[in-house]
Amino acid sequence: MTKSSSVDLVTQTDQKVEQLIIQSVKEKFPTHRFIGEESVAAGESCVLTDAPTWIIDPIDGTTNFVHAFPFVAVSIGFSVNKQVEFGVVFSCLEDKMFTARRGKGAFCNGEPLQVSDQEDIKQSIIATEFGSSRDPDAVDRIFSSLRNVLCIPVHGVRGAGTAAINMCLVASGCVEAYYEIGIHVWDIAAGSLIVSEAGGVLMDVDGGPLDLMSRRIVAANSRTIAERIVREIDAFGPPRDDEPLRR
Ligand SMILES: Nc1ncnc2c1ncn2[C@@H]1O[C@H](CO)[C@@H](O)[C@H]1OP(=O)(O)O
Ligand SMILES: [Mg+2]
Ligand SMILES: [Mg+2]
Repeated sequence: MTKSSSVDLVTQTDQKVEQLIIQSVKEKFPTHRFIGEESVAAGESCVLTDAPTWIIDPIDGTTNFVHAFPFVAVSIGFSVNKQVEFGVVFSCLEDKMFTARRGKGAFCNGEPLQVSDQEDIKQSIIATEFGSSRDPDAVDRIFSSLRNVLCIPVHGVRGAGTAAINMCLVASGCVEAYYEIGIHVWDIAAGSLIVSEAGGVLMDVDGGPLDLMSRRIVAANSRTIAERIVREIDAFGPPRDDEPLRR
């Protein structure tokens, strides 16, 4: 089925996985709160409070899932006082379990992760996505930023089709940075901690501090690379995740 547009897809699997996760966590932690992509689509609120909150993307990469393009993840972040305490991204087809706990490092299948030490943007690969808007003006702005980044020049631009896996690629040192405008809190909550615990940095596309609800992110191996990318991005702002009238 489609949600906000003809390219914003959802399957029964998204809904079943989200229900499975929420039900099983609720049994153990009945007072905890949840922000789940498909629950929000069904009308639940999307406000991050200080309460213990599980932030869930049951399938990150639904478009990939529908087309059998083999990069799909389950992303679960857990926040207290609006700070992510742990994050888990399971890259299902790679069978890789990415985990991070604040102050305790990031791991893939139990092996420690470290971001790339490359600080020369011209020797870097940058990950991004085209997003889910097909409005020609919005696409023009995304392409203008992409053109600027590509022509720095960088070694390459890639995108796995899932924000969570793109962030795990930063944490693993496979790409130097990932940036995107239009993502949601459930796409990045877990990945943001995995990147920072692997030694990376996070910021808003305007160079300010990361705001999980702002729908904009730069995740990089270093401040140098992140700030270099910020200079090239046309930083427009879609409606925030916690904007009550966004749907
Ligand atoms: N048509 C589309 N193309 C790419 N990403 C899309 C998309 N529709 C929704 N997205 C979401 O945007 C994020 C960043 O590109 C993806 O991780 C994906 O999360 P989703 O699969 O959980 O919806
Ligand atoms: Mg997603
Ligand atoms: Mg999803």
